[in-house]
Amino acid sequence: MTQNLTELLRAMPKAELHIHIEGSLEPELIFEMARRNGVAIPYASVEDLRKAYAFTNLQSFLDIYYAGASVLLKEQDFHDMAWAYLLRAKADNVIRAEIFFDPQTHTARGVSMETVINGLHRACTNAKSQLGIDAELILCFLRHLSEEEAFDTLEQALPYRDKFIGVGLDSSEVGHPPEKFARVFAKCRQQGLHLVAHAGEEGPPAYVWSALDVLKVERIDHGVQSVKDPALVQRLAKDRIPLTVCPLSNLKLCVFPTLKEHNIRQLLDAGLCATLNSDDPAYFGGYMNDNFVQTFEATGLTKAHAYRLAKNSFEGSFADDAKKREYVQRLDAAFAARGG
Ligand SMILES: Nc1ncnc2[nH]cnc12
Ligand SMILES: [Zn+2]
Repeated sequence: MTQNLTELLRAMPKAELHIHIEGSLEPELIFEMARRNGVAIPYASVEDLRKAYAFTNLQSFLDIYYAGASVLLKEQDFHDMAWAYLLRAKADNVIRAEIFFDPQTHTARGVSMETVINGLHRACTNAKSQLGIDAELILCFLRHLSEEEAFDTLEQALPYRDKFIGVGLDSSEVGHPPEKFARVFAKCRQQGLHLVAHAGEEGPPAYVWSALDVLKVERIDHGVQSVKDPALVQRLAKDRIPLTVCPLSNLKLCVFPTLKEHNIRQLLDAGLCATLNSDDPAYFGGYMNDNFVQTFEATGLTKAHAYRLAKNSFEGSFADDAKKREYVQRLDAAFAARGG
């Protein structure tokens, strides 16, 4: 790949639409928080923990990811985790971040919803004033738990309704289809929350269909299995449903055997509103620009694809129209400054 394209990928403004904030917790910060909170972790050192990051599928990752989150106890911990991510995002020229958080991972350990949301939200507010990043929160329900538990979580979160913009659905996909959460998503819709769901990461195209038609989500997280169903690809194209694709995550969780075999080019060339994202950067070996550079290197994507991916990230965001126009102007300026 030319140095010019690498530099453009790094420098261009972009939005990140698929980042689990608990997945941005680096081993160093896990150890630091374990120490300051007196939480025992079953690893001798940062290197020892990092060595455990060898995954065979989604579940093998989730087991370690939930264990890592157990060091988060205080509002300051949630703030510090999000702030560390936002500093990395700034370095990658991310100008908007829509950040997932998994409150059930914390409330199940006795941490209050108030602690979780206030800590994360303070970091987002500071990101706007100090880093120039528009950062918003999306509350995710854990799909391996029941819909009743999701309702309970929503009830606990509604007093903080003004501090998150939407809800999502994550955790173990296969065996937990979107329709399991039909009623709670309907209630979130009534609340005016934006709706997204992980679907078609490991699960079948049927899960993408039901995320769209039963949950009525506005975006699909991952969605890479959609190519197995041409009618679904047509639907995603017709309605310009954004897919928040995470190539390094897919590689590390063995969704694709190599990055070269990833289907991002197929998705883009089919006219889909696909975007690139980091998912759980501390676990998958890369933040936004690592995902861009490594994916472009492996698959031979071009400058035109780079523009399209950044533009899709703004179009697919939940920013208002005036903001979206401003983001695209900044993108155009970055391209113009590097020869159009
Ligand atoms: N890639 C992923 N899929 C499902 N749930 C997740 N939680 C964190 N990362 C996830
Ligand atoms: Zn995810």
